[in-house]
Formats: sequence, structure tokens, C-alpha cells
Amino acid sequence: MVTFHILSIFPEMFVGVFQESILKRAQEKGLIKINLVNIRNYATDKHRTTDDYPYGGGPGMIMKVEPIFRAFYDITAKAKTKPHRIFMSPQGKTFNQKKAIELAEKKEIIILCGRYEGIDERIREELIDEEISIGDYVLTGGELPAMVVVDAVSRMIPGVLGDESSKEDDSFYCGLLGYPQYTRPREFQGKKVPDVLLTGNHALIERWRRKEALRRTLLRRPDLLVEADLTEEDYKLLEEIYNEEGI
Ligand SMILES: Cc1cccc(C(=O)NCC2(NC(=O)c3cccc4nocc34)CCCC2)c1
Repeated sequence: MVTFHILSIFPEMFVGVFQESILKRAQEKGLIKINLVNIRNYATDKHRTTDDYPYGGGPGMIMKVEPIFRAFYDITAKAKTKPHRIFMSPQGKTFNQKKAIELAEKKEIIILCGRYEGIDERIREELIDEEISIGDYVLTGGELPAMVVVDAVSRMIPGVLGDESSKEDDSFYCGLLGYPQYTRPREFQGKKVPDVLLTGNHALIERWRRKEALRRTLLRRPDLLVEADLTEEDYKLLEEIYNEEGI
């Protein structure tokens, strides 16, 4: 069971996303709990201010310390265990499946979403255990990155993925890209489904799938290949692929 406390000035952004199939069912099964926290509720001035001008000048606004500190203290006081505290930030370590699996072991997770030009540094110094980025591009806020983390971590919690899960595949292909997939019709615009997939020979099908996953990974994401734990059989398949691809 993982409880996610998501701190944002736009908590309503999350409602639709977490009311969809897998995450909704996981909440109903009591496997995950999602607590949407509006930072503005912790601002005590009459305008419920959460941002202010940067010292030293410069464009944009900075998220203020008081509302965020109050929110962290309140959540931590009410939490059963000390929450693991994440700030979604472009300055963070790039999120990946390994991190998702690691976070699925936590009991309580606070995810702070940035807005404006960012947060007052004292928040990062005092309240954050780790910063995570979902990639190198400019976004308007940390909310979408937070949804990505909740989605990826929730899938790794036992029981969240029904038996229709592709989790085994995830683990089997861990670190590789997916193999080509087909469904009916068998032929479309003259393009046929590979015969091997129609043989019912599972060993042959598995070999073909593993080889195509290796081929796709080699051609599109060789960096993943370096990280993947390959078997002797994989290296044989790679030999064949190198020859076929004329590399
Ligand atoms: C490459 C680069 C350099 C400098 C700024 C930015 C940028 O996008 N700054 C804007 C903010 N970006 C994010 O929060 C954010 C962005 C991207 C991935 C993320 N993964 O988690 C949070 C993420 C930060 C405060 C408000 C939104 C991006």
C-alpha cells in the first residue's frame, strides 16, 4: 500500500487522471491512496499567496516557503510513517523504471509540484529527499511529471495490475524495447502478419519476439542495450541481427 501526497497549486488537474481505470481500481482495492493537497490552503494571508517576486530581481515568481513548509509539516504529522519527499524538478535525476520499482517499496510519498519559475531554495535544502525529472524539456509545471511518477510507481505495486498485466513482459523485456505486435486481420493493405506468429509454436514465437526486441533496441536505443542483462542466447541473436542489418 503506497500513499501519495501530491502538493500542487492546481490539484484539480489530477482528478481526471486518477479517476481512470487502473489507478481508480487500485484506489478502490486499497492498494494505493492519493491525497491531493492544495498548497494554497496553507497560505495564511487573505489573498492566500503562494508565490512572490525573486530577491535579486529577474523574470517570473518564486514559490514561497511558508505555505509549503506548513503543508509538509501537516502531512508528516498525520502520516503513519515518515514520508519519502520528492520534488519534481528539471534539476532532478532522470526518472526510469528502476526508480519506479524502488519507490513502489515506500509506504508514504510526498510529491511536490513546482510552478512559476521554481521554489525558494530553503524548501530544497530542508524538506526534499530527492529531486526527480521526467526529461529535458520545458514544462509549465511539475503536475504532469507527478502523474507520470504515480502511474509508473502504482503499476509496480503488487495487485494493481490485474492478471491481464504485461508486468511479466516488462520484467522479461526489462531494459529492452518492445517487439512488434499484431492483431486481426491477418492481412491488411497487402501487409501480412509474420508467419511465425501463426504457428502456435511458442518456443519459436518467443525466440522471434526476443530477437525483434533486441533488433529494435539495437537500432533505436543502443544505450539501453548496454544496461540490459543479456543471456548467451541473446548474444547469438545479436550476431544474427548484425549480419541481417549489415552492421
Ligand atoms: C530543461 C529545463 C531547464 C530549465 C527549466 C525547465 C522548466 O521546465 N522549468 C519549469 C518547471 N519545470 C518542471 O517542473 C519540469 C520540467 C521538465 C521535466 C520535469 N520533471 O519534473 C519536473 C519537471 C519548473 C518550475 C515550474 C515548471 C526545464
